[in-house]
Amino acid sequence: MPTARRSDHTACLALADGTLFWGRGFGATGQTTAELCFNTAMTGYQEIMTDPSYAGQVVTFTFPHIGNVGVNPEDDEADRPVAEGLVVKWDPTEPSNWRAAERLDAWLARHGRIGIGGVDTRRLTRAIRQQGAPHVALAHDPEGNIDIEALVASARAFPGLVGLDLAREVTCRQSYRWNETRWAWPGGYGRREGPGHRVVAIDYGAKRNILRCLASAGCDVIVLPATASAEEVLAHQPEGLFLSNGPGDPAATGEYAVPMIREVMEKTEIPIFGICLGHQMLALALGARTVKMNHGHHGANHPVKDLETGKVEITSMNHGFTVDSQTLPDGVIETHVSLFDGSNCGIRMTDRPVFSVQYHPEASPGPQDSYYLFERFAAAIAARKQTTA
Ligand SMILES: NC(=O)CC[C@H](N)C(=O)O
Repeated sequence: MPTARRSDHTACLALADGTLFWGRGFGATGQTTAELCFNTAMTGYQEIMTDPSYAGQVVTFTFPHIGNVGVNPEDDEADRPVAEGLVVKWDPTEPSNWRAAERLDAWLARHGRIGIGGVDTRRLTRAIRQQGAPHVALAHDPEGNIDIEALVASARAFPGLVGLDLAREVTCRQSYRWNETRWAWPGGYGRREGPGHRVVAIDYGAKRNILRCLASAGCDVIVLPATASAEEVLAHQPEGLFLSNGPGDPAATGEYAVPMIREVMEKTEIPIFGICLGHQMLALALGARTVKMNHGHHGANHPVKDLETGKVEITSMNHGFTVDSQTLPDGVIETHVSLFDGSNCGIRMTDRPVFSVQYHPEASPGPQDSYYLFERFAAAIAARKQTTA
């Protein structure tokens, strides 16, 4: 059932099934195709838009007031918005926040990202829940000249995220040392003094706050591009290996990541920690499978149960694929599950300090309940250093 077009409508979101959502365009003009997801976080639109895991996706915000605090240079998770576009209920207003350096719409325009406002995001979110994350095309033309048939055809032509390796596109081009001294959160978890644990972090589209959290927990972090080989990883003589979050299909990314992880595990017994895409690739390397979810998890208040302590953490989430816990091999146990749908949220090896989680302990945006995982990784490195000293 298409929504009617009004005279002030300058943008249109077309779903591949032909459903149209008209609204007012803001940000860049032009057209983009993507998979559509919804995010339920009530804060942190800038962190969400700049999270490289959103490559290939347009984000619908269920929270209506998006843009009201503007954007600033400190809250970027990457050097630009990476999500393809955004869909919001209310048009962005003049920012009202002392940290704002720019309006959301101006920032989006500068980075070629399209926004559409005035959309019934509740109805859209229901459609996403019912039919699964749809393929969409989003167009913005200030004159309102939008060829609807062509737009729907573009949405239909979008190949989808299954089988798509996007980490290769968003990763860093060269290795570098993380030397920012900022805290992971205002007022908390400061960077430690003294020589840190030597950690190699593979950048599949890493959020900056993950690297800050690793540094805050006492790690000296060298970041390597996604396609780094085991040889390149081991050349840094790492005391720990970190596998980052990232966009796209883990099975496609696994083509180069899985052989690297397996070889590192054959040659050393250093602690390994993975987050989100890194979690999925660790699971693949250990012999499990990943599957596409209906509409994924994207928000900042997802309850997760730690099966070993019985504790519940409220977590930040952003994933459209999941590890099939039925396929975990012997020697690998499920450590965390989602209390929304029982899907896998964490694994660990029983005989090695190798573990990973599906959610985002670095928050940004979201609650900080799960920061302990960074401390756990650092403690595992310290313990191994003592026994091998
Ligand atoms: N945040 C992430 O690392 C996302 C992982 C993967 N691209 C997914 O959608 O499941």
